[in-house]
Amino acid sequence: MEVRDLHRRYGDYEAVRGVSFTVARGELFALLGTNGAGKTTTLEVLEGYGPPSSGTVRVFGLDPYAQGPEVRRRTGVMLQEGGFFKELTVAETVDSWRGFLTAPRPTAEVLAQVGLTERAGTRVAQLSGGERRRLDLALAVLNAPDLLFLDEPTTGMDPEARRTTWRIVKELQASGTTVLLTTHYLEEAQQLADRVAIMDKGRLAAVGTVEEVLSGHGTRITFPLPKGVSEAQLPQVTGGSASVTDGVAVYTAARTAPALAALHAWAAEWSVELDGIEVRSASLEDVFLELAHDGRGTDAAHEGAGAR
Ligand SMILES: Nc1ncnc2c1ncn2[C@@H]1O[C@H](COP(=O)(O)OP(=O)(O)OP(=O)(O)O)[C@@H](O)[C@H]1O
Repeated sequence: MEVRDLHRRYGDYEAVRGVSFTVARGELFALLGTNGAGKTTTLEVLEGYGPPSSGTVRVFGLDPYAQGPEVRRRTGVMLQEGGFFKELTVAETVDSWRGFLTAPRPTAEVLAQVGLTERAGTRVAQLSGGERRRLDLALAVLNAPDLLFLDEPTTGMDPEARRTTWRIVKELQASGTTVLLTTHYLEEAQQLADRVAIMDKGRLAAVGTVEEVLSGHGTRITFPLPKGVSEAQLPQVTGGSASVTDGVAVYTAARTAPALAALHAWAAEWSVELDGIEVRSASLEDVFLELAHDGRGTDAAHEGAGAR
């Protein structure tokens, strides 16, 4: 899958503003972003539902808009909102969907894959939200797609249902399916994705493996602000910055050891304890919040370059 300088306008509003990335066969690629960042719009162009306003998009080397039927035969799509007939059972829903496909897989096989075998005779109206999302997934994989689009597949799921879905997605990928996923859950991207892209206001702010995206974002050192110490009295550390959130001092430091040494020297001088101090690498969430908050989306973000 190849996206080059994709722009997509709705009237005067440009929802996607020059996005480029590639997804290799068998890869799981996650598109992250704030609400309205342009993830669904990008997916829709890749799925062939609309043409780019400018730029090019190729899926299996084909133009998904001009060559829609050919692309769709090999593609599965799980939309944000699946529309079901609530009075049909799970198995009837899958059976009726099979009628639209040229080479559908057996209903029982697909229901087993998404963990809905026990619910085959249950009416859709009686399913939980998480089970309905898994029925969406069953329909998306019914044609044994080479490429699967998952638009926020676990939204509304409890943690256990989310983990079940992650396992299913991992199994699909292990069987050779390429997956393009959008998600608001950074943990989901961290768990599943080979590479991630962070989208902000129609642009890519960062693209790469999770490690690449995190690189250069330093270490986080946190400790509860000691009693009697104000934010203004916290020390500066070389190559780092400090802030206080909810009574917790948060340092972002390029180099960990000198930052810790400076903090310990300061604590000794002020005769305070750094009780509860924690040191950890930047998480995808830290990077996401940084990028989203300072609106850093740029035209210059290139693949593999990580953030910044
Ligand atoms: N059919 C449309 N007509 C006009 N504007 C649209 C249309 N679809 C989307 N938009 C606008 O384009 C922008 C990008 O929307 P899009 O749905 O692609 O974002 P998203 O990243 O998927 O957001 P979310 O995470 O909330 O689903 C939004 O500002 C949205 O209001």
